[in-house]
Amino acid sequence: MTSLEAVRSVLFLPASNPRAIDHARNSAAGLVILDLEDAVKPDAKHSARDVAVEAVAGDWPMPVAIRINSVGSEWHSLDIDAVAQSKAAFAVLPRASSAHLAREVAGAVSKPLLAMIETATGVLAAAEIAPACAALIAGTNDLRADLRVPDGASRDGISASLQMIVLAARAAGIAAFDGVYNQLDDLDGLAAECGQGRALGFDGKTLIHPRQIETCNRAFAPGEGELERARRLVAVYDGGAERFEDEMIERMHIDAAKRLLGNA
Ligand SMILES: CC(C)(COP(=O)(O)OP(=O)(O)OC[C@H]1O[C@@H](n2cnc3c(N)ncnc32)[C@H](O)[C@@H]1OP(=O)(O)O)[C@@H](O)C(=O)NCCC(=O)NCCSC(=O)C[C@H](O)C(=O)O
Ligand SMILES: [Mg+2]
Repeated sequence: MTSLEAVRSVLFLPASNPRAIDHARNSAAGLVILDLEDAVKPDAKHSARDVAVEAVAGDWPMPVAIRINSVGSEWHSLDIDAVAQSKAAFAVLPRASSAHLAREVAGAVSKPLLAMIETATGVLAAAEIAPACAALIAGTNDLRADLRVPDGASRDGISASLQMIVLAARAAGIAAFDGVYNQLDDLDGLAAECGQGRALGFDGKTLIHPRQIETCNRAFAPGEGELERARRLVAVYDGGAERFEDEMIERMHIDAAKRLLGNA
């Protein structure tokens, strides 16, 4: 399976936009998601599906996924068939609501699944959904709507859900990606939200514009100071509890330092 270990930026784009597909291919995104769901107008759903299947057959420097339309929509089963035949590395399931559904879709597309947790039901089922998946993605726009957290409000109202998503992903040993940041021109705000996502434990963030990639990659990468400290830690550790400079360290700190250095 394609590894998601070191993916920090996940770029969404409408599969109906061929110019965006070219931009994504030439970008520094760690993973690209060609969307057939909310970014595509109903009258473009069939053509977007064809474009997505053709696009994933080409050469890409990063893994590419296709997001299908949700269960119950009129496009869902045609999307499943198309993705199953395609060269996409992953399928993305929006509005994942149960482990049964995630297993069924993963089996039908014969690909590793990235499940979007974006409803109250999905959050409460995340721990059961995660073992059927390669990663969980927070769908924060839908989640806000479902929880009735106003768009302009802080993330306080969805922070418990974000933590549940990280918890479920960690318990299953899979990756977790934070939701999108809608303010296209506010890179400082994006950097702050990436920092918050990283502090919550997310591996990276989903994005909606190529302009957001560099900020995201930088924010989720360990800083030089962090790497230096990790190298020193690994070099001096001798087992048990020890003093390291002005703090106590134990085995789990070394494991975290090694993981940081491995992903850097
Ligand atoms: C949000 C946008 C509709 C803004 O579009 P626009 O104003 O046209 O952008 P620009 O003029 O700045 O575009 C400049 C060029 O960049 C290309 N571009 C734009 N966005 C992307 C992209 N995401 N990937 C690749 N390339 C992109 C444009 O094509 C322009 O190129 P050119 O034509 O050569 O000049 C638009 O940015 C957009 O569509 N973004 C992605 C929207 C999307 O995929 N949404 C679905 C995922 S978000 C979501 O739903 C998450 C979850 O489900 C939830 O509930 O939270
Ligand atoms: Mg959504």
